[in-house]
Amino acid sequence: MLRVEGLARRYGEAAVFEQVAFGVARGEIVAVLGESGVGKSTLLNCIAGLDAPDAGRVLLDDTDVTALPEAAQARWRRARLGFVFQAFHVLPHLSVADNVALPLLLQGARDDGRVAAMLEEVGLAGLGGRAPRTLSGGQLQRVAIARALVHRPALVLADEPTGNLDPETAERVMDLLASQVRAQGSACVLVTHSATAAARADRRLRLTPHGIEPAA
Ligand SMILES: Nc1ncnc2c1ncn2[C@@H]1O[C@H](COP(=O)(O)OP(=O)(O)OP(=O)(O)O)[C@@H](O)[C@H]1O
Repeated sequence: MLRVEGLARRYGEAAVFEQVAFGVARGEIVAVLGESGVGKSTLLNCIAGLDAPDAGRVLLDDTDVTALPEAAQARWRRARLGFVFQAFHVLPHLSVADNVALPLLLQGARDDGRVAAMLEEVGLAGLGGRAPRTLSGGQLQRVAIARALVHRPALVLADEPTGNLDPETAERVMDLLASQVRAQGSACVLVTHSATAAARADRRLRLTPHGIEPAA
């Protein structure tokens, strides 16, 4: 499971947040809500080790990720983490299948069968050879979800995954993300402004400058 303990991030004298502590069990989805600029993306980046917190620890299954040297942290990220972004970040020069295969290739563990199975899971069977520019926004986000989950990560971080989608597509994509995360037993932190997306989470937390608290 994921445990975040006493996390704080400052820029100069200004604290973005402090005393952020929460846990996420395997197979659980926790939504993090909060006003624009309160530090939700910064929090995800700190959990991922892409940004360095000023205080606190991030533990995943008892590994203190914050204490790992940079190279080990990068290896941990590649092996244990899946990230879904608002803007999809699907690489335009790679085919759909090669995009999904990336986390496996980065670990030297190419597995075409696994990629095909994942594409089928997200409803994109047969589209592996297509170029990303020939896909709709909803399809692109499904590619991104397949890529985030193909290596069965212990932790999935999703930053506004439905932010660029129309409401109907957003609901379908969120349902897909939730069912995949639960089926794989990953812990998932979902940052969102969308009440519909947050409703799909098991728990909702609100980030404030003073910490994090349960939200309705
Ligand atoms: N490199 C930086 N230097 C100084 N301040 C920064 C830097 N990066 C982010 N910030 C500030 O940190 C705060 C948190 O930003 P962040 O993007 O994490 O908020 P957010 O809650 O994700 O916002 P939104 O909901 O609008 O995406 C903001 O006030 C932002 O201006």
